[in-house]
Amino acid sequence: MTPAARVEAAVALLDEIIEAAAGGGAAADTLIQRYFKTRRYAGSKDRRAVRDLVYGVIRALGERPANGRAAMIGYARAQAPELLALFGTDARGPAALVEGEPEAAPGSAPKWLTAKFAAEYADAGGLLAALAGRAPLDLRANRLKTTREAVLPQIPGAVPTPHAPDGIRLAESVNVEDLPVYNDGRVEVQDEGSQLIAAACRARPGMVVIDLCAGAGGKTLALAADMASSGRLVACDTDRQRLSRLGPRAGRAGAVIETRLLDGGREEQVLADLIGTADVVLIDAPCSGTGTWRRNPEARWRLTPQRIARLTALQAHLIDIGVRLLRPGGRLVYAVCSLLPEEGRLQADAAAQRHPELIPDAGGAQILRPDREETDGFFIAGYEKPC
Ligand SMILES: C[S@@+](CC[C@H](N)C(=O)[O-])C[C@H]1O[C@@H](n2cnc3c(N)ncnc32)[C@H](O)[C@@H]1O
Repeated sequence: MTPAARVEAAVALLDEIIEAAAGGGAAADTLIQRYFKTRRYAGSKDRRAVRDLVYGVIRALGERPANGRAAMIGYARAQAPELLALFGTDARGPAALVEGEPEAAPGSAPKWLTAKFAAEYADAGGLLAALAGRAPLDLRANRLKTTREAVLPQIPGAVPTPHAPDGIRLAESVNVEDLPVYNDGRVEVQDEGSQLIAAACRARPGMVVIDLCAGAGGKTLALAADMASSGRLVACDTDRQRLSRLGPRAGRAGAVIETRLLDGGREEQVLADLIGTADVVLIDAPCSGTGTWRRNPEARWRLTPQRIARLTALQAHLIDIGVRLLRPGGRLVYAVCSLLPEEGRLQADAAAQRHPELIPDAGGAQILRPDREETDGFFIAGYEKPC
């Protein structure tokens, strides 16, 4: 593909991504994969160049643009003026620029969201800039099979992550799927922040541990390692497909995990026998994902105030279930990969009002930030239920 044809391909993809963001369609990654499946003429270098360009444009623009062309022109004007010279030069490239045509404005997030961040964080600018950046790829050494010290020398250029004891940060050039230590389950892909959430649960061998929103089990596997395969670990979710991915992952990791498929709104029907029994309940709640914009930058264009309201109601409902699952003396951890106060600080305040018996961790809730801890953005609150 010529450089101009790559720009035109990126414009076409941005059109699809913008439409999907407005209408609840597929994620950018899925759309990019589908696009190239039907365009076999694009080689691996073309695919990589177009993909990098598409993500560069998405990261640079805060508001959802009107269309792909306006997005590309706005991005090029702000960050890559050499691209403007390619307009109107090639039949397969973008048409020539027309004076006064629409262009998207650069920014880190939609205005209504930047206002929320500015009201909550004194240094919101740096935080939002970090959220618009790129995330490193982190691994967790699976203590059921190995140690970080043992696997580190087997991964070229990898270094320990600064905070989590089993965390490993990959060099950018390394493809994790090529690593034998990945393929035999000695390491799992997991952001350091997610590892810290699992660590905050303080799961230990012999305990009854419930992961109430386990998804495909990323944190469940970290909990299994802390439990050294002793005790009872129950992974729950309402999403059958996600939960079904946990079995094969657990097998590869050497972990023993029970799964329970929940019915949204009637979760306790399937959990009745576990009420009052758990030493640890993790609620890794569904959330807006504002802390993961580095990985899914187009998520900034999808979020609405209505979606946040629906999520905060669900989070409160799940906290209430989690409290009922605890035995006296048990520990509850509530976490979201969001930095919005309504899903973090204010949600925790409301939980304390509804459950005054809960004792919050002495240090208070933790907030992890990409510009400080170099993790995704997370809110993590831990509580003990008195005996
Ligand atoms: C943040 S994700 C969990 C990610 C997972 N813990 C991990 O480490 O990969 C939130 C999960 O909550 C699930 N969920 C949504 N509603 C739920 C409900 N009512 N009860 C339990 N899980 C629910 C979603 O299907 C989703 O998998």
